[in-house]
Formats: sequence, C-alpha cells, structure tokens
Amino acid sequence: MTWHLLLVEDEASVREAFALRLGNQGYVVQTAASGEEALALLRSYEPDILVLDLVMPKLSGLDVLARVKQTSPHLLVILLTARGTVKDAVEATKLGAFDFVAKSIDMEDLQHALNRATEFLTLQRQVRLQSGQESARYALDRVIAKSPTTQSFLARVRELAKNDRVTVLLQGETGTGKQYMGRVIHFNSARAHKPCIEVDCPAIPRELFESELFGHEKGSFTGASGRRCGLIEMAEGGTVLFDEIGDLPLPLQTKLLRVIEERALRRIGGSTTIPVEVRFMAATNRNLKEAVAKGEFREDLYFRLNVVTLTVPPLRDRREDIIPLAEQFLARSALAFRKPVRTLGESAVAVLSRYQFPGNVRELSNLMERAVLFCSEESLDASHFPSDVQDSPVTSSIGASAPLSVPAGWLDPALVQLTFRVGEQSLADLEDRIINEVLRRTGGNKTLAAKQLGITRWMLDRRRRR
Ligand SMILES: Nc1ncnc2c1ncn2[C@@H]1O[C@H](COP(=O)(O)OP(=O)(O)OP(=O)(O)O)[C@@H](O)[C@H]1O
Repeated sequence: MTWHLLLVEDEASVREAFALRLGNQGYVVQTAASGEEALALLRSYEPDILVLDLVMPKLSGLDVLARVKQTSPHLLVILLTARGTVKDAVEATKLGAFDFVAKSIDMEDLQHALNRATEFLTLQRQVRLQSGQESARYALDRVIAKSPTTQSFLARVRELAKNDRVTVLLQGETGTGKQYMGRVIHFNSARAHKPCIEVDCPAIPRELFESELFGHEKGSFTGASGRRCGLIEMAEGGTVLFDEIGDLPLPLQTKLLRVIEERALRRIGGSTTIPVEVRFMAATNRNLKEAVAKGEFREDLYFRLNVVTLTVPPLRDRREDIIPLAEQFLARSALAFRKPVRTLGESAVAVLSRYQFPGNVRELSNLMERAVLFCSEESLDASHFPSDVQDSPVTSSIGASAPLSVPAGWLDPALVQLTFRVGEQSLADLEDRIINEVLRRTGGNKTLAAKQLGITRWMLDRRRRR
C-alpha cells in the first residue's frame, strides 16, 4: 500500500532531507513550509498522515493540529519537536495527535511513529471494509443506469459478480469508471466481506513494485528491516484490482502470470510457497492488444487477464445518466462543503445536456464539485460552470469531442487554441483543460500524454485526481 504524507516543517534543509528519505522509503511526500501553507493545501489534498513541526514562526504545530482536527478529525497527526516539553505533549494528546516524537537527523523516532501509524491505518481500513459501508456504497441498485447502454452493461456486471472466480479485464476511456465498476463487481460478489485491494500500477515506484506486490522476508534486500506481506497476500479471499495494468513492468508481468496460474506466490527472499485465493481484475485505458504487438505487454498475461473483457461505455454513449449522476455529485459535494445548494437549475441542466465530457464521469464529478463550491444559492445554474463548458456547442451526435478548438485555417493539427475569461478561471481549470485535450489526442494513453506534457505519469495522475 502506498501512503501519502504531508510534511510541515519551516526549516528548508530539514524539510528537504526528511522528504527525500521518506520518499525513498516509499511514502508519497508533499511538503509545506508553514502551518498556513499546510492548511491551504489540505483544502484540496487528503494525505493519510500529517507530520507537523511543533515550533514554527506564525501558526505553531499545536495551532495547526487544533484547526485540522475540526475539519478532518480522522487524519493521523504526528508532531515533531526538537525541544518540546511535557506540557506540549499533553496538549498535543488532548488535541488528538496520534504521536509526539523527537526530531533527530536519523529520524528514528519518526520512523517508529510512522510504522505504528501505517499499521493503524491498515487495520482501520480492514475494519471499515468489514463494517460494510463500502458494500452499501457500491450496491448494484445504487448504480445510476438510466440509459439502455448502462442497463445492459450492468447486466454483465451482475453476472460477473455472481461468478466470483472469473478474471475480468475492464477497458474504457479515461474517467469512465473502470475502477468504480471493478468495486461494484467486488462488493456485489461473495467476496464482498473480504478486502478489495487496488494496485495503482503507475503510482508505485518501479524499484518497490515487486516487494509491494509479493512482500518480502526480513533482510532480503537493503532496507527490508522486517517481514512484510504484499498486496496480493493482503487481499486473501477478496479481489486484487490492478489499475493501468499496461504500466506493470515486464519482469513483473512474468511473475504475476505465474501467481495467477499457480494460485500461489513466494515473498522476495522467501523459501516457502504461499497459496493465494483471490480474484484478479485489471483495468486499462490502453489498447493492450497493441501493447502486445509492440512487445510492451506479455501476450500470455493478456490472454490470462482477458477471460472476460468489459468495456465501460463513455459518458457520451449514455447521456441519459448525465443529469442523475450530476444530481448525485451535487448532493455529495453540498454535504461535504456544507453548501445550501439542493437542485440543478434549468440552465445548468441545459449546459450539462449538451456538453461532451471528454473526461467522462470523472470530469462531470469534478465539474459539479467546483460548481457547488462556488454556489451560495439553493439552485445551481449555468453561470457556476467554467465558460468553456457554458459555451460548449450543441451537438446532436457526439463523436470525438474537442474541448479546445482548432481555428479554421490552421493547418498544423497539433495546434489548438485555449481561450479563457480572466478572473473566472483558475490555473487548475486551465491545466485540466490542457490535460484533457492531450489525453483525448493520445486516445487516453496516459503514459504518452504525460510525456507530451513533460511531466511524469505519477504527476499526471495526481493532477487529475486533485
Ligand atoms: N457510475 C458511477 N457513479 C458514481 N461515480 C462514478 C461512476 N463512475 C465513475 N464514478 C466516479 O468517477 C471518478 C472516476 O472513476 P474511475 O477512477 O473509476 O475511472 P477510471 O475509468 O478508472 O479512470 P482512469 O482511466 O483515469 O483511471 C471516480 O471518482 C468515481 O468514483
């Protein structure tokens, strides 16, 4: 499992050194140089653990802790101090800190606290699974399926939920809901009370991949200070869902194939074979057949995964679902942001009904979230959407979408025009539009899109999830 960590430390040298070491240990680290910066970041970013320096110039660690606990009561906070007192420690505990540790160059105490925190989070997730909250969220009768396309798609999902040993390959454009549908299959199957472990292939650093997936024995490589069980083992009895399986490094494809075929694995450095009883699912927006032809994906693994292929339809092929989905996202965001908005006004319905949604359900969900954030009335109308969405042209049949226009007369097909109204759109909005356009032009190939944008695959994913 990959853990996201926000490190708040005002001394640049300490911040950078700690971030580097924690990053090398597999944590995904974001940093902030002050309490104020951390609070601003936490409005849009949800780490698993917050590591806070106690003594900072304006807002102290305790001030930040008090504020964070009001908005995110379950976030685990570790306070770091070079010269803290018992009084500070007592105060931190009262405010709900998870731990209070000494700041040292070797980070020894912090390491122990982080180990405890990640163990606690793993356990908490298992308990949450058992409590059935997720099962209710992904119940088949709660999936919006107004359109005939989604209805027939769900009929196949229902069958696959019943047959809980069949391996499934979920295909579809970016943001169509492949992972979401994978969860629907899991939580409606006999495995629902067991873990559903998602492996985000592009997000796991290559050098850690094998150990994340298969686990390791103590001392099997430098840094393997204890025995660790891998994600596949953790899913025992349940499902492992590989997101963007096309990004699985080739050597690991061979190993995974063996595990699927033999239903058993060996941890790195281990001498015993451990049987695994899990269902495997994989999602991709790449054309895996093409990847096989190019030698980037193993053909035998492709056939192993491709026992049943489910293609999640793009939103433009199930337009009847747009408004009910928008209403669901509106209700969810209004609750999360404590906003008075309750309904979609006529003008908003009109805009949503004609917009093409190149980014599919994810784009609709993000669009509604932002619109709700800027709405202080009871009814949300078109003016709450960004201008390019408001001004999107009416189309009767929606084929390839073009959110950024190519002006007439421009001969170079790689040239696009980006227009925006100053004061109405944030940098993040513009970034989203550029990313969506590049993804559209690469046919949803995220690796290629990231390359064209000059960022890493991981950064692309983080930005899209923002
Ligand atoms: N039918 C649905 N009902 C409610 N929410 C949905 C539905 N389908 C997708 N979503 C939401 O839309 C977002 C994108 O879905 P998801 O991550 O499953 O897409 P994806 O196809 O796996 O995307 P990518 O290819 O980019 O990884 C998620 O927040 C998900 O919860």
